Amino acid sequence: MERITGKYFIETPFDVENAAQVLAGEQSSGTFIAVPGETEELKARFAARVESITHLETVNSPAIPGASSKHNLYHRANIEVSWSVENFGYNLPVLISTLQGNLYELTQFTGLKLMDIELPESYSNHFRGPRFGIEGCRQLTQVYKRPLIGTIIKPSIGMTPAQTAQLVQVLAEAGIDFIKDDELLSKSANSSFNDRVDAVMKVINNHADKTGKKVMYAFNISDEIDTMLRRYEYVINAGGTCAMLSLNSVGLAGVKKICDQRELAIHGHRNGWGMLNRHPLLGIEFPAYQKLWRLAGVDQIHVNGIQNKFWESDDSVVRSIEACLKPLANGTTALPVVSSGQWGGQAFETYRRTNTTDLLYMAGGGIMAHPDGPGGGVVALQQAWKGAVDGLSQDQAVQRYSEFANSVKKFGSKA
Ligand SMILES: O=C(O)[C@H](O)COP(=O)(O)O
Ligand SMILES: [Mg+2]
Repeated sequence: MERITGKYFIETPFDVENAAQVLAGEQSSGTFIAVPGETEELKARFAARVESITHLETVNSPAIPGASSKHNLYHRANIEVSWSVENFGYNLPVLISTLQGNLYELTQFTGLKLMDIELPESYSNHFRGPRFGIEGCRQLTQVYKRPLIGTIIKPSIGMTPAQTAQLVQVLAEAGIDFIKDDELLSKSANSSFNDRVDAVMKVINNHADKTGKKVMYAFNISDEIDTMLRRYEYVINAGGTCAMLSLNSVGLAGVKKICDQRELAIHGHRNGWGMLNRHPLLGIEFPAYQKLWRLAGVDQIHVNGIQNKFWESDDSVVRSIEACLKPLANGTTALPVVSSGQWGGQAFETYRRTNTTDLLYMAGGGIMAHPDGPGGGVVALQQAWKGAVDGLSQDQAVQRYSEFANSVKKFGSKA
């Protein structure tokens, strides 16, 4: 029978083998005490198995609260635990409750992080994954051999549909590929969802009629299921190609329901990520996280950005990009969304570190606050990426491109 393996980085004041066995027991057929029904036969079929333990360093203080050690010794290890697919079938919420559930509560652990998940082939074949992924998003936008250049409407909240549409007009004329609502806006007091879709799509459709280029706009449909489905239909009827979901807020079942409609590309925003990942010994790492959302069908997923405005290291961002580009067993990939304090200057390092153009590269402030206006900001991003892919250094790109030179003057010192 196929098994799913969770790879964890743990810390415990107890014997590592015992702590790992407690985790496996609690998350399958066991509890704090032996119960009569837990027969050998039942265990053979449903008990989780500790597959491997790699001992790491011992430290003198716990990473997070838990049982305390008499001698101030906390042992770290990488462990692998597996479960039979028979335990949960193809049910993502129960899979998550198993791999990411009450094990985080166990007193045995003073640190526990889910680093990656190994899925059996049938699992990633059962879930169709993203309907569009990288290739599909390229087809919808007709952008090839370079990153999709995108922006977030800023101010994030407070603009009317007419003001938003006006900005979309400027951005479209400058040649932008992708625009999205910020995660802070779905429907506000002065921007009803339908009015915003009408105003924005009028501009986008007119621009497409004139130029043949259809800008992809990710309308933030995040809400309760029925409302999301209604909004999804509204975007389709208006000629839109994309909808955005705040993954952690909407939840896995909600996100999958929307992705299962398979008509719009789904832009997955991971806001709240810091809560899940920021502590080095608590939560989940992106290689595991993104697999779950890709099974649900998300086409584009945020990965932060090189030299971002948040706390995350460049190494971690590079790992996240690589994780999205690696096909699942069903062959699907997801488009990594590079966003957070980007303005174009990071294109050089992003390309050097990842050697890929399969990215949606987005700048909100980096486009809106450009000295030549948002249109100049779009051009500067295009120039930055052209320069990076052509092998120019940032200084050489400054010499060649005036809009990008203005970006460096404005944003360069903040990088
Ligand atoms: O939703 C996002 O991705 C952020 O709002 C990015 O905004 P910024 O480019 O201004 O940092
Ligand atoms: Mg935002």
